[in-house]
Amino acid sequence: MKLAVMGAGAWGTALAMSFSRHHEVTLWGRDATQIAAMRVAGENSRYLPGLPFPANLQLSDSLAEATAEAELVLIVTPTAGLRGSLRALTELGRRVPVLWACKGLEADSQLPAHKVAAAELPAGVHGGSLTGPSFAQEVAAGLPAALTLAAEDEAFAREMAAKLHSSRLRIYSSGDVIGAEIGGAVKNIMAIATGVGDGLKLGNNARAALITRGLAEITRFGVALGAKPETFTGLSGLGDLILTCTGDLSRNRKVGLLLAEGKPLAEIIENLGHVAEGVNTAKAVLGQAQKLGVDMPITAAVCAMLFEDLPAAEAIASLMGRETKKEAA
Ligand SMILES: NC(=O)C1=CN([C@@H]2O[C@H](COP(=O)(O)OP(=O)(O)OC[C@H]3O[C@@H](n4cnc5c(N)ncnc54)[C@H](O)[C@@H]3O)[C@@H](O)[C@H]2O)C=CC1
Ligand SMILES: O=C(CO)COP(=O)(O)O
Repeated sequence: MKLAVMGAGAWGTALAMSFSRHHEVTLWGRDATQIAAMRVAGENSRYLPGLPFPANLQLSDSLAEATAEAELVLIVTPTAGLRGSLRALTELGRRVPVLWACKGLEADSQLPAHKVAAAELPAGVHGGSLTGPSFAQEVAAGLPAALTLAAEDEAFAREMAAKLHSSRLRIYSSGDVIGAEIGGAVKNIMAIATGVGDGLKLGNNARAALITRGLAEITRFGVALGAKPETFTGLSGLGDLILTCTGDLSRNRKVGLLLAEGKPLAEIIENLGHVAEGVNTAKAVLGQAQKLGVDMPITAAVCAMLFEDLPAAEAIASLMGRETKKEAA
């Protein structure tokens, strides 16, 4: 299959490298200087240093050229770039299926990705979400991973998963796109919280408690939006939650670790060099949860640290000081 990947950050580059083992892939980036540097270096030195490109991976800074013959387009920008990327494809007259791999809620609209896509994709063009536990560095290095490809049209999800599946990048299909997207978006908030707990040296017990109560919080929110509860125990839910909360490659976890050191958010973001989707998504999720009447104490504590300068230790104390209740989702 001919694939175009939009977004030459860590994850777009890793997916392009992995899929180029079995497909003809062109990786498009908006920054012509960066694309030229990647051509010379034979790797993405800024986002994935030391991981050489497969010989057949094509690079382009022209979206028209990259997508001209594509049978499938993968949008791998941050969530903030999803709507603009879909519009750019429509302006070029592309009517091929689109998958997106961003994990967040759109900041202004508070919408999950498939709702943004539903508003922007021309009628009849299929779309779906590619999500699940997958650090870019490991996928680019050819290590095994398993992902979920979710779409409202489950037959489309099955067809695309079968085409993209390989032994190193195993792809499972799902018809629960809202569940898959909420798992992928909200785990980033929980990774910030877990980073804070670990930064404050609260111990392994506290980490397990945060992950478990985080899963309950994600599930409550997702089910209120129409997701199936069982989706949250799958790759896009528990799988990605465990990875991001415990893996030191996570940028969201890193934000939490630095908040625990008392670093200001603006400084953390400036020095991170990558997107940390949990920051924008925390605000959007809390806004949605309040509208839906869903209790999200961990998300609220993360928002208070991020946007109201609540010191990390006080945010954790506010979580620990809550009344006891029946343990249920
Ligand atoms: N890095 C990872 O391990 C994984 C990341 N993701 C998700 O993939 C998305 C992208 O993440 P990364 O590639 O890691 O971020 P990154 O920070 O490494 O790179 C982002 C890239 O997107 C480009 N970009 C930003 N806005 C754009 C726009 N409007 N149009 C075109 N390009 C744009 C930037 O120039 C940069 O090249 C995020 O939503 C993230 O949550 C999902 C799974 C794994
Ligand atoms: O989504 C990811 C792994 O599945 C990457 O997490 P971070 O964005 O926190 O690095």
